[in-house]
Amino acid sequence: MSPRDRRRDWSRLDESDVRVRPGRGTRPRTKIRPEHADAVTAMVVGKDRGRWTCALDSDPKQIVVAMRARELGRTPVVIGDYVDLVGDTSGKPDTLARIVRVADRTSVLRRTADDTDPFERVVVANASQLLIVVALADPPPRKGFIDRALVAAYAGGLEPVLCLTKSDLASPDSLIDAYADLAFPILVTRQDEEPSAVAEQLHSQVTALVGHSGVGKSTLVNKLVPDADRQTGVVSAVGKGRHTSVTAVALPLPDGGWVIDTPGIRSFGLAHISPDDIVSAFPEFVEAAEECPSGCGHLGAPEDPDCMLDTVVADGTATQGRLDSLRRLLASRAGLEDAREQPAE
Ligand SMILES: Nc1nc2c(ncn2[C@@H]2O[C@H](COP(=O)(O)OP(=O)(O)OP(=O)(O)O)[C@@H](O)[C@H]2O)c(=O)[nH]1
Ligand SMILES: [Zn+2]
Repeated sequence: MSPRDRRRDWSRLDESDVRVRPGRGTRPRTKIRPEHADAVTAMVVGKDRGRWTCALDSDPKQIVVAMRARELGRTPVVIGDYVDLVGDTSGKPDTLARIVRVADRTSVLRRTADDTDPFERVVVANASQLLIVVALADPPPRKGFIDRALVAAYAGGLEPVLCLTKSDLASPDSLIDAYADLAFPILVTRQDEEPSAVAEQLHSQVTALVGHSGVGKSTLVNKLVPDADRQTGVVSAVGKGRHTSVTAVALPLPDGGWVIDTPGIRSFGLAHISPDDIVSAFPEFVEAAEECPSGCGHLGAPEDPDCMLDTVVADGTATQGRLDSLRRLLASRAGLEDAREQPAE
């Protein structure tokens, strides 16, 4: 765990049904009951209409299908959650285990509420990385999408990785320059080459993957997980049938780790994120931010003329480019009200 993670209080991220409007309450955490001392731990890798597909000990070869135990109440169970299972955990056909507990989450990726759903939802729990897949052309890259994905990653506790696809069609140079100051990995791929740098980056990690339709996600995933289609089939077959394309699914990487595709995420749940949530992902600015006037948005003049973040650049601890990048992300969050009126990203 990085020092940044230790400093932050992830427990508050545990609640999935946060209302978009203020006035939220916290639900008590589910406690394990003594009679479940024999429970086994598993990772949720699929979810389909009341059935959760779970991998015992995160082992893709030990798949068990489970339902929620009544005692879970309304605690949400999402892809990537670590759960305790009781009952029949043999994984044999037509058996069903029960989920009795959901472990605290180390990270969360949320999608924005849509018309049919008044809540922001956690769609992926415990992913260590967010792979933001963007085509260099066809469709053209949009920085707005990248920036909002970055905010969602930093605020949710995931390390961002940018994957620029279709490099046979356009140069990655200007995008690489635009994000250089943020210092996260940027990987460049093209269909006619093996994505070995991506495979290396994802090895042994749990990585959530986001990107617009048509950017080449399936092309990439099929190379990383050679039997991805079959795996998706397995996950749906052990559910109640038809695979629903709106839910996330975790696919096991051949040499360890998981990649979680998120077709349901059209835009990110940023409504609950504060400026300080974003700043906390930039360690060199955290101390100065504490000196800011209360309610500072850290955008600098004219919005926040007394913001202290500029002092970090003035004393040479950070570069102007780094502050500019941080402020661009803060601005993309601040523009949220307008962004939400736009058609889904
Ligand atoms: N030129 C070029 N085309 C690519 C590359 N990667 C994928 N494509 C093409 O782009 C189109 C979309 O690729 P997909 O992998 O289906 O994209 P996707 O992001 O999974 O899209 P959805 O399935 O709609 O979510 C296909 O016609 C691919 O053949 C690439 O590196 N270069
Ligand atoms: Zn400030």
